This record gives sequence, structure tokens and C-alpha cells, in this order.
Amino acid sequence: MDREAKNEKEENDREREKGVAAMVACYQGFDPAAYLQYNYMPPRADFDRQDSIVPWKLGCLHRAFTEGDVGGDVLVDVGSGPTLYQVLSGCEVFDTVFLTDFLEVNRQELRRWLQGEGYSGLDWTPYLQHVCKLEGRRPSAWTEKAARLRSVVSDILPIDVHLPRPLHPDSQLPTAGADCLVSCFCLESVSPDLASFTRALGHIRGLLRPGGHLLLIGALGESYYMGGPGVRIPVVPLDEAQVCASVRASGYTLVRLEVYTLPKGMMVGVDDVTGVFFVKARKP
Ligand SMILES: C[S@@+](CC[C@H](N)C(=O)[O-])C[C@H]1O[C@@H](n2cnc3c(N)ncnc32)[C@H](O)[C@@H]1O
Ligand SMILES: O=[N+]([O-])c1ccc2c(c1)CN[C@@H](CO)C2
Repeated sequence: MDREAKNEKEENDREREKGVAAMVACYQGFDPAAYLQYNYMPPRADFDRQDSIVPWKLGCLHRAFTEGDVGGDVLVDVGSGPTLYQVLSGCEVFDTVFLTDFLEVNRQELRRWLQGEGYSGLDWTPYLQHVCKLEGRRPSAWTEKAARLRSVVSDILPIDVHLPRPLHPDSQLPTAGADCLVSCFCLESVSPDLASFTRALGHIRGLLRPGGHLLLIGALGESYYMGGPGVRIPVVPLDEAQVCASVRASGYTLVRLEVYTLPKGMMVGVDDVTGVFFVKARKP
């Protein structure tokens, strides 16, 4: 690499590090309780509304986890936040589930629910009941699903998708890698730009074994969201073409893309998201 190219690469690296550092600063004000209230209560989580976002997401995940090609022992959820919905289908398929997040406040929120004591966050019962219905079970089986989830979550780990190795080396992940990754509203919400989003996709690919699957949910057309009162967090605005191009450029085979377009009733003033994508992809 000649001197000019080397200087340009060093400048780009410095810019990227500044962008990532600025994102870390934004997340210091993240408020799990407010985030859950903004996004995981009605209308966005209304199980009686055909056009509600959360039932759409749960349907995508249910189909992806149960259509026969996804399986193995280990599922990793990348950037769990304070939410559990993203593993309610996967917990029936995998015997070992790792939840992960960058912030201790979120890891603590998850620990409290899993330990079944002192949890004062969202009531996940309607979510558990809805996924039981998707599975053809009676809604009252939600208590069995809750027990199943608590039994398969092996650990709640720190993660940083901007590191080439996002998990700490002694994270007890199999050396061959996880059999499946799920990640929802994380990568585009923590990356300063599209290149960083694509790079993070490549980093988490290293957590996956060859032949393993990635189930990715994210925001379309979103430039910011409120992570708490007065906590405005920038987001990389993505369109469908960019999502597909980034998935392919980071080394996955795209299996399918599904898109949800927000009706006005789902625009509640906490972000400017216009759509949600669901990607099923595979590491060759
Ligand atoms: C918009 S929230 C998504 C939470 C949840 N997965 C959901 O579906 O609602 C983004 C999450 O990414 C986490 N995060 C922030 N920086 C991160 C990083 N560098 N690597 C991994 N996760 C990060 C935040 O702590 C937060 O929980
Ligand atoms: O409607 N939803 O189910 C929902 C859930 C979470 C999030 C959004 C929408 C939009 N903003 C992202 C952060 O980039 C977080």
C-alpha cells in the first residue's frame, strides 16, 4: 500500500473510531424501562391489531425457527437489550441460548426476569401467550414456555459488535461457533454509518459456524430513536437494497427478506422509522 493510500486508510480508521466512540457516549443515557414503554406496549405491541409491529416480528421469527432448516444446540441473541421476545420461538429449538448486550443496565434487566424475582419491567405474558398460539399450543402453556426459556438461557454476556471478536474469548461459545444468531434493531442502531453496519455484520458472522443461520430484524428509513427521555440516538437510515447488499457483502447467503411498512397508527413519536425488515441468511 503506497504512502497516500496508507494515510487515507489511517484517516478513515480514525474517523470510524470517533464515530463509534460518539455512539458509546449516546448509549450512556439508555433507559431500559422507557425503551420498553416506547416500543413494547400498545399500539406497537397490540396482539389484537392486525397491523401491529410486534405480532409481525413474532410471526417472522416463528416461521424462521420452525420451517425445518434452522437447528443445532446454540443460539446467540446479539444486542438483546432489555427484551426477550426475540428468543421466544428459538428457545424451543435450541438447548443453549446466550443473551448479550453492550450495557450492564440491560443485562441486569434480563437477569432479573430470568431469576424470577425483583423484576419490575414489562409483563412478557402476552408475548409468551401469543407465541404459544403461533405454535398451536393453548395460551395457558405460557408458563411452560417461560420455564423453558429460563432453563435454556446459559448466560447473559457483554458484547461489542464493533470488535472483530464481539464476545470475550472465555464466553463459553463452542469453538465451531453458534448454530444460529438472532439480532433485532441492534446493528443499525449502534453504527455511525453504513460501512460500520456492514463491518459489524462481518464481525458477528465470526460467531456463527459454517452452515449456521442469521435471523436479522431491523429498522428501515430510521435516522434516530429515543433511548430514554431526552436520549436521542442516531441510527443508520437503511433501505431494502442496502440491507441485502450489506448482508451479501459481509459473507452471508441471503435466504429471504420480508418487509413491514409502518401505518400511521404505529408512528408514536419515539423515532422516525418507516419500515421494519426481517432477513433470514446463512453462513456458507
Ligand atoms: C435499539 S436496542 C435493541 C434492543 C432489542 N434487541 C430489541 O429488539 O428491541 C439496541 C441495543 O444495542 C445495544 N448496543 C449498543 N452498543 C452496542 C455495541 N457496540 N454492540 C452490541 N450492542 C450494542 C444497546 O445497549 C441496546 O440494547
Ligand atoms: O415497533 N417496534 O416493535 C419497534 C421495536 C424496537 C425499535 C423500533 C420499533 C424502532 N426503533 C428501533 C431503534 O432503532 C427500536
